[in-house]
Amino acid sequence: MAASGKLAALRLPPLPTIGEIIKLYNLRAEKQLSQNFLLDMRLTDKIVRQAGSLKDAHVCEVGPGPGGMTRSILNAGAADVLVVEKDSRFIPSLKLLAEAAPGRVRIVHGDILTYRMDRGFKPDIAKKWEDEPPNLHVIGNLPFNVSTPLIIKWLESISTRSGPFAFGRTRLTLTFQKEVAERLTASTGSRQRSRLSVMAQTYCTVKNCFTIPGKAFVPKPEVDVGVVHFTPLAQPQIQQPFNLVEKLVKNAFQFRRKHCFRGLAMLFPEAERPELTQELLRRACVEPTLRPTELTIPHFRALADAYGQLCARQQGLASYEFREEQRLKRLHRKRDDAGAATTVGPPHKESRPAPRDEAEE
Ligand SMILES: C[S@@+](CC[C@H](N)C(=O)[O-])C[C@H]1O[C@@H](n2cnc3c(N)ncnc32)[C@H](O)[C@@H]1O
Repeated sequence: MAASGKLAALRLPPLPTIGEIIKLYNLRAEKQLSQNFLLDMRLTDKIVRQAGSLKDAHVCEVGPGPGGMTRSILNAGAADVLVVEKDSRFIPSLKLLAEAAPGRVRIVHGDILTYRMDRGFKPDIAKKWEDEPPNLHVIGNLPFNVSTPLIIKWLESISTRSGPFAFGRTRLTLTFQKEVAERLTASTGSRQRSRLSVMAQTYCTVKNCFTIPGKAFVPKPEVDVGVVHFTPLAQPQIQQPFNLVEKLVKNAFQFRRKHCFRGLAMLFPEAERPELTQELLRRACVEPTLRPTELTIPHFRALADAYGQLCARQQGLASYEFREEQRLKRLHRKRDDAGAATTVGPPHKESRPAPRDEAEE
């Protein structure tokens, strides 16, 4: 059979529309689960096209809901679609879809945040990490409160080649709130440059594919939505362990409008802060007066390497958390105040709350 004929043979038979399915199974969107459905097949087809060719592909679709995007994935020629859905109300409508595409849909009723995707597919689909990505794709239109922690978790999984990445450099096509999609792909110097930009671009090639206006969803969310495609890099931009990179980048963006040395200084205990911050910046050849948003990935690589060297030299530095130091100080001050209240003497100064950071995200 010619390739286009084979794809046509894989197209789904006529089915009730997703709107009809929602009515038929009484699938009202649950606000607590931030459910916003896509009913327009042209849009779900467009999202699915961003993943690349799905011919004979294995796909894990996260949060299929009533199955609109699942239909697009099947029509694009995927051979094996594993859907992971948390809300049991959608299982009957997904079963209907599985019957319409015999042997091509597997349904998991579960939470993608804990699901072991490494067990979801046969090991023989794996490719060597340095080779081309495997014919396995992760696609999903998830609630925003799930997609952001999930991408952080998956960036860590890329660094350990586990979960979806036990099969090689598995590509991801996911939706995010438009502003988060912009942060994920923001370049050095841009207003949206953030912790998320540096983390994502350290481990992946990231592409902000297109924006879907909120009004395309039912019910309409408050925000617009960005479709983002990730391909894990064969060689991460920074070679240090994920936890070290995450801690360094988080600290660097602690005070995003100040010079970068301010946030980086918080990597070190108060007693040695000025000397160690200076040494870090000197070793990494980074100008202390650059803003965090002006730091490039090579800057972060040099900083991570220098910080790794300092941690290897000085015991306890890797586990130092300035917030913990502040918490203990506040605790001691409170104890001192309580002690003073039972003794006669001048009143102690009110213990001050820790300075609030400029929130990044
Ligand atoms: C925004 S709706 C999108 C539904 C469908 N993909 C669409 O585009 O119309 C998100 C879906 O993800 C599901 N979901 C939410 N949290 C989840 C989780 N932790 N694991 C798996 N599915 C989840 C919801 O139940 C819902 O079906």
